[in-house]
Formats: sequence, C-alpha cells, structure tokens
Amino acid sequence: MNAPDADEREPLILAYIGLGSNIGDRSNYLSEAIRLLAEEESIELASRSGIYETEPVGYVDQDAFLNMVVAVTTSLSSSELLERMQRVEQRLGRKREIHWGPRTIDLDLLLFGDVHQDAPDLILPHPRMMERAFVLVPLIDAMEKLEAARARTYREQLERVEGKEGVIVWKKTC
Ligand SMILES: Nc1ncnc2c1ncn2[C@@H]1O[C@H](COP(=O)(O)OP(=O)(O)OP(=O)(O)O)[C@@H](O)[C@H]1O
Ligand SMILES: Nc1nc2c(c(=O)[nH]1)N=C(CO)CN2
Repeated sequence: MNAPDADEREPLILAYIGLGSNIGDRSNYLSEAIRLLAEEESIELASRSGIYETEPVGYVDQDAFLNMVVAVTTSLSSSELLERMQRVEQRLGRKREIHWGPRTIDLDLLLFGDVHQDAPDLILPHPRMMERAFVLVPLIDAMEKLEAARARTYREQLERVEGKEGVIVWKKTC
C-alpha cells in the first residue's frame, strides 16, 4: 500500500506524560513503562527528563517516589493516548487501593499540545500539575530541550509552588 499523502496523515501532537513509581524496582518500572509506550507505532519518544527521587506528597505515609517526565509525539487523540497509558499501567501491575497511595507505576497525561478540555475521564492540562514540584521539575527538564520559551512559564510557576522545599531528594541525569 502506498504511504498516505501529507495532508491525509493525522497531525502530530507533542504531549508530556508524568511517570511515578514507589513500589519495588522503581527505576525498572519507569524504563519498562517508557519501553511499552514507545513500542506503540503511533507514539514516538521526543525527550525525557532526568529521574528524580521525591518525597511523597499528599498521602505522606509511604515510600519515596521516582518521578520523571517524557515528551512524545503522537497521531492519537488525547483519549486514545490516555487509554494506551492505562494499558501500560495495567501491564505493570498498577492497582488502585489508597487514594494518592503507593503504586508500581502511575502515568499522568500532563499536556496534550495546548489542548484544554474538561471531560469526566480526562482533564487537560492535568488538574493538579501546577501545584506539584515532583511534576514541574522534571517537566521543565523534558520541555526545555524542545520548547524553551514554554518551559520558562513552568519555571515561573515552580517558583510559586508552596512547600516545594525538600520534595526533590536527588536527581539522576539520563
Ligand atoms: N490528565 C489526566 N491524566 C491522567 N488521568 C486523568 C487525567 N484527567 C483525568 N484523569 C482521570 O483520573 C483518573 C484517576 O487517575 P489516577 O488513579 O492515576 O489518579 P492518581 O494518580 O491517584 O491521582 P492524581 O490524578 O492526583 O495524580 C483516571 O481514571 C482518569 O480517567
Ligand atoms: N512525590 C510524589 N508524591 C506523590 C505522587 C508522585 O508521583 N510523587 N503521586 C501522587 C498521586 O498521583 C501523590 N503523591
């Protein structure tokens, strides 16, 4: 079959996905999640942040997290991308037990291009990302290689986040 003409292809969207793990071999869960996402034909890895160890926020009686952010380009819709992300969570044994509690892997769709939407199962941008240093720090990392001007707005937001001191324990550059 011939390749579709340029104007027949789905537009590519740049999306940012937040990853978190605080059970078991945390860095293996992060790398397996990225591998499974990138295995999808319609998802291309564009950039990744360093890996950050972070103190738990919200429900604090749990182990420290590893958090990171990846940027992907995709021809999928936002809900299709979320569905692929949830499939990856299930393959990696994610269980929903305690609200904001421990998890092998959590994938949050932070940004999908500049789409704003408020559907029951998908809110964009992610509704709590602007208050979370464990999201903003790796987001800035992944974004500044691709969209430096946009990254500046999140750096300014990070300055305004309350209680951010001490959330980031260490960073591993990858
Ligand atoms: N931008 C988004 N990214 C991921 N899930 C979302 C988003 N907006 C809404 N949701 C919905 O949130 C539901 C709960 O997600 P999840 O169990 O991962 O929450 P959580 O990770 O415990 O908490 P938080 O959303 O505060 O990080 C999902 O079933 C999904 O439909
Ligand atoms: N440090 C840290 N804390 C959290 C995290 C997380 O990924 N990292 N995720 C939560 C719910 O999504 C709640 N608290």
